[in-house]
Amino acid sequence: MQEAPSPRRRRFLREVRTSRNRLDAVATASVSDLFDPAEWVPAPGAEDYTDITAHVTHDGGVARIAFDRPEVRNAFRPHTVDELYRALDIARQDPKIGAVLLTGNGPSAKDGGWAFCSGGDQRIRGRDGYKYSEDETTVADPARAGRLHILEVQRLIRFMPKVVIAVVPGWAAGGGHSLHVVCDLTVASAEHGRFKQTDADVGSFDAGYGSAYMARQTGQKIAREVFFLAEEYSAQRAYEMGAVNRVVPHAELEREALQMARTVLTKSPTAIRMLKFAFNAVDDGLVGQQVFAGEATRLAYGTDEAVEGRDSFLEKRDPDWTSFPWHF
Ligand SMILES: CC(C)(COP(=O)(O)OP(=O)(O)OC[C@H]1O[C@@H](n2cnc3c(N)ncnc32)[C@H](O)[C@@H]1OP(=O)(O)O)[C@@H](O)C(=O)NCCC(=O)NCCSC(=O)CCC(=O)c1ccccc1C(=O)O
Repeated sequence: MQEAPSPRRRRFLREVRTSRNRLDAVATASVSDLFDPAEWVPAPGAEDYTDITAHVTHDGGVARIAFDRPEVRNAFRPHTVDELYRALDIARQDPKIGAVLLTGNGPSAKDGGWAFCSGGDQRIRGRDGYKYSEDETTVADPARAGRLHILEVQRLIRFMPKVVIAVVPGWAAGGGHSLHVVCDLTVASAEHGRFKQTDADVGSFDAGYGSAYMARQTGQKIAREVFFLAEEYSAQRAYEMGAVNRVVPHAELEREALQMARTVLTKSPTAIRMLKFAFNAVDDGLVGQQVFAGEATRLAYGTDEAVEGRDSFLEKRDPDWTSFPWHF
């Protein structure tokens, strides 16, 4: 069963429906108390999303993608993950975008609580993964029946050649905690940012980036404590652990995150891309090497030396490497 839209969502849809210009309404509708409508316009396809919101800055350089299920602490269901993947992939392929803010809208109309994301929606978890609702035709396509494809989103964040910043206005729990771990940077609300790795409480375990990569960030003892005890940590404590880059006043959170993203945009895109993949490579084995090497090859193709190699083949002659030194 498809769940009823939240009061905020109903208000948002009403604004969109009654507006003469649908895209303008999507742009100016306030999707979260921390959202500054003056900074953002809708991302391509944004009007179709139900579980997330997606925006880009006016200059097109930064994307803001947000979970939009505040009444369940921004838990994700398969449909949420589909939308999240699509929005991130659009950002990945947009040549103007250099940084992505990943956050959670809020607060909850029910109790005023804030969340980044509380992981998989436990109400629709089955024995083989998370279930689409009946009207999403799982019967017609049994391969889509039970999903754990948040891991595909993790890989997309990990391998997209852009800086992804987790903006944590409240709870980062379970699979939401793992998402913040896999993001390149994390900035958290001093008042409401809360971290709790609940996987083991609910019989789940992120045995990939969520745990092993967290241990890289914080050290083994702390990561094991976070997973084995599933206790609650403040933003300040997470900062002290080395899991968070900045703790800022709640009201400043998105402004600070956007400023960080804009600072990234002042850098060389190639340098940022190579750095991200270099940071990844040490933990990503042959896949990490492959991704880094692919970018190195792309750079090499731009040299006169590589052009000589290609041209010699096309001109059916031996290559002439004499003008290219053996650098040391
Ligand atoms: C996040 C909490 C600690 C917040 O606590 P609190 O502020 O007291 O709020 P609550 O009253 O508990 O919650 C308010 C409201 O939201 C509902 N809700 C919260 N979280 C969820 C959720 N995950 N699913 C469904 N509903 C949720 C809650 O029931 C309340 O509803 P009412 O109707 O008002 O009662 C706390 O809420 C909490 O602990 N939440 C659960 C966190 C959790 O255990 N998440 C799942 C972890 S497992 C997971 O995410 C797997 C994901 C995955 O796909 C995966 C699989 C394999 C490998 C890796 C992963 C991965 O982790 O990525």
